[in-house]
Amino acid sequence: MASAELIDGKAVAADLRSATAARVGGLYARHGIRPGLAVVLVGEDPASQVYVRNKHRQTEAAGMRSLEHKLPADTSEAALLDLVAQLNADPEVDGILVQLPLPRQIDAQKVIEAIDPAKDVDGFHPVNAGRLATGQPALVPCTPLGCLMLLDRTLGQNMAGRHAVVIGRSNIVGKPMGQLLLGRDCTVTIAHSRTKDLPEMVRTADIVVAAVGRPEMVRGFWIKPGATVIDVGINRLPPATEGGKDRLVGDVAFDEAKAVAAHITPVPGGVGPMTIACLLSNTLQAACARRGIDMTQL
Ligand SMILES: Nc1nc(=O)c2c([nH]1)NC[C@@H]1CN(c3ccc(C(=O)N[C@@H](CCC(=O)O)C(=O)O)cc3)C=[N+]21
Repeated sequence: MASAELIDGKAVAADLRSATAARVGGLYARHGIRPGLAVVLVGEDPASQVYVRNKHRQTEAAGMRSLEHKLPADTSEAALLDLVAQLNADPEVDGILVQLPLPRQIDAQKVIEAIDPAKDVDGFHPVNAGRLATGQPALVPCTPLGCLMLLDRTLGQNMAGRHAVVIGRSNIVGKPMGQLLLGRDCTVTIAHSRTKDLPEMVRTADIVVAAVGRPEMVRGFWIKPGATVIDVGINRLPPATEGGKDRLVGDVAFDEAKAVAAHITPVPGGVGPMTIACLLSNTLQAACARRGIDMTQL
């Protein structure tokens, strides 16, 4: 049976991290500036803790400062907004990331809108979303930015005029992904839970980006032969055998889709590592933009 080429997100992420580290070195050598990333974690979700630890390690490995703020699960919205205001005002802080999801008592949208758009390295602030949508320079959400970099590497100039189907319409992935694909001159469809005949819709796609959060929902027979499949899902499933380890699966039935597609991202080792690498690159971008430094000249 035919078998898709794997898109090695882990390797592309390592390349991006070393390019970022080199520029961080240049920024320090020429301007004496070391970018700082503040990560705010509210509560003790174990999965979030692992993820925050990885970010911390990779931020320092790239030569940037990582400032962690761990707050108890019962933190009030007012207290979190106070911390955000403090980080906005702190000249040592170039990037602010408030880990989502937040506990119920906190309105996440309010917190996102309180972050200075110039320090919004998640790209979730409406100012950055609007800039992306209108084609102006913006801080772009890390996960869709990482997906775009993988597509650029895989398809090069062959994206114009292609039909891209994004499954999922979140502000974090689906909507910004649609904007980025439009920027590559794709014909873009954003599908979601109310889309009729989703399998048939996906069958028309040259590029599929799956970001629904349902394990292995996209089946092999949904995929057009020769398509490029980007799997954003990270779903933790119980062990296949008793006493085994948790399994990580995407939103795509990988083995089925691999037999039909031309290119596919694995989970783990696909989009996930790109998300963190893009966070570091966004932090460098924010540090440079705030000071009017051209990041490509570092
Ligand atoms: N404000 C905010 N911004 C985020 O970007 C954000 C967030 N909140 N909340 C949680 C999600 C989740 N997320 C991941 C990033 C990388 C991996 C990753 O590196 N995954 C690896 C390994 C995963 C593993 O082994 O557990 C992989 O897919 O290969 C996973 C998950 C960013 N998030």
